[in-house]
Amino acid sequence: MKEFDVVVIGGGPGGLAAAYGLHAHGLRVAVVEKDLWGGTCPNRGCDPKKILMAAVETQGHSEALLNQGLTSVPQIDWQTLMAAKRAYTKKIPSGTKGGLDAAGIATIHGDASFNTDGSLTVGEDRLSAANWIIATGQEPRLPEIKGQEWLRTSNEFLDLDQLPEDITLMGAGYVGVELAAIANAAGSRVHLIHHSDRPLRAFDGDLVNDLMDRLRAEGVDVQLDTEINSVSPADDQYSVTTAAGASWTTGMVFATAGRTPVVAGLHLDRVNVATTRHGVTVDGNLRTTNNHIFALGDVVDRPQPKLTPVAGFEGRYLSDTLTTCDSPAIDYPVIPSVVYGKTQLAQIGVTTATAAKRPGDFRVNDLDLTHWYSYQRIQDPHARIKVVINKSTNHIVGAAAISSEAEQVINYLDFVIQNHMGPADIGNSIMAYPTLASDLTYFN
Ligand SMILES: Cc1cc2nc3c(=O)[nH]c(=O)nc-3n(C[C@H](O)[C@H](O)[C@H](O)COP(=O)(O)OP(=O)(O)OC[C@H]3O[C@@H](n4cnc5c(N)ncnc54)[C@H](O)[C@@H]3O)c2cc1C
Ligand SMILES: NC(=O)c1ccc[n+]([C@@H]2O[C@H](COP(=O)([O-])OP(=O)(O)OC[C@H]3O[C@@H](n4cnc5c(N)ncnc54)[C@H](O)[C@@H]3O)[C@@H](O)[C@H]2O)c1
Repeated sequence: MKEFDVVVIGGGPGGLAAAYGLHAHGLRVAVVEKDLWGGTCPNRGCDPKKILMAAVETQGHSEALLNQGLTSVPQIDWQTLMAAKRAYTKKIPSGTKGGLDAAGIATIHGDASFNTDGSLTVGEDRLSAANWIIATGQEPRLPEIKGQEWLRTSNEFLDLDQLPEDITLMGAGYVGVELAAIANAAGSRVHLIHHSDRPLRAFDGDLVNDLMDRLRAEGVDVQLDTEINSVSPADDQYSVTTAAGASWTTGMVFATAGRTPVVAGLHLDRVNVATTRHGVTVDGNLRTTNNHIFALGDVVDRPQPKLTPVAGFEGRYLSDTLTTCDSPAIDYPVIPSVVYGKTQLAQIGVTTATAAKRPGDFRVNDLDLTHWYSYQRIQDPHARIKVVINKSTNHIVGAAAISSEAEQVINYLDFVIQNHMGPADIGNSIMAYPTLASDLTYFN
């Protein structure tokens, strides 16, 4: 039996943040990882996706300036782009493990599962610990349709040797929309199929409609209210059929219909840890229904978006909580969300839906930014922001934005909202001009 103060199950961004924090407090820490050290984000999530997206964004900016001095639009060479991605991702697992080794944090590779006596088995190893952290993340969900076995996932998309000429994405959530943007820019004919009329439900409905219009204008075949009910091989391609009887032939079909918490092999029932279909049940201290077992990151059932910075925040919170006697419940700061692409959709803080329900408390400034200097300069085809303002303080408390620069604007507003900055504070700052930051003065 190997003994530790804390064992972290899952070597992704959340588990690693907890492990490093606990180790810094002098605890004996082990991390167990069954697959790639570093987890989803750097190996098959945010980071590789954003490497591919760099080419997409550059192409989008060039297209916009085609009539303003540029003479051609760069084309994407998939193999070279993929090689650049792989040059980055191939170093992640060894680099991550090397960092843990160098710090003196124990690393154990294998599939972890709990025993009825509260210990953990990983291959030949048996571990005991005073406290445990479940940080096992999520994995792609394969919808139960006829031909489910032919469905591929974002894991495979982000490592494709060749991009098919025609692809179908089943589900227009974060992953579906972003993969559509990448494949479309790289020259594939993309069918983005969503089963309801309201993709990206957490975002402002008008701006989601704007985004769907932009994707269509960029050449994506967006089909809403469309249920795929079967996929079957047809020569070296696939035939896709919808519930309404439509069908088409496509090179590959990707399930982008959501992700499910990874809990199956852990045998949480043996240690009385409750779960729902959304993940591990926790209280305000991220404690599960077992006093000595905590959970963080994507595997947790909680309302916050499943994002890397959120997992990292929870890891740091738990490293503090497990090393102090009396810890307050976790208190999340405002959390920005961005759907990336040539056109980016972003959101933070109080939503426009909440503002609409509470007109006495909030007002919304719906600003068409397309003709503002910052966007005219780059010929952005569509730039709009809805700013939510607290009526009593006149402070910005939320925003939803769409443009090729929305990721930057939303992060500026993150500072404004998190630091309770009012119009006077913004007006008193001198920002470099002309930049996106200097636009902040005009949002109230
Ligand atoms: C395509 C894609 C793009 C994304 N883009 C973004 C983005 O742009 N920005 C953003 O903020 N977020 C993004 N995300 C989400 C982000 O990747 C996750 O929020 C983040 O990785 C969660 O971290 P985590 O530590 O909770 O879980 P993970 O990173 O999933 O790590 C969990 C680890 O646990 C391991 N594990 C599971 N079960 C066991 C077991 N029984 N024993 C041992 N180990 C186990 C897994 O192998 C995995 O390595 C993206 C996700 C995807 C899929
Ligand atoms: N840019 C980012 O920050 C980023 C990028 C990718 C993923 N992520 C994170 O990963 C999480 C998972 O992303 P995701 O896109 O896999 O899930 P998601 O829940 O965002 O979207 C999946 C969508 O598929 C739809 N769907 C479900 N079943 C379907 C079916 N049978 N046919 C068609 N559509 C169907 C759902 O209604 C949903 O809208 C996100 O919630 C996000 O937190 C973040």
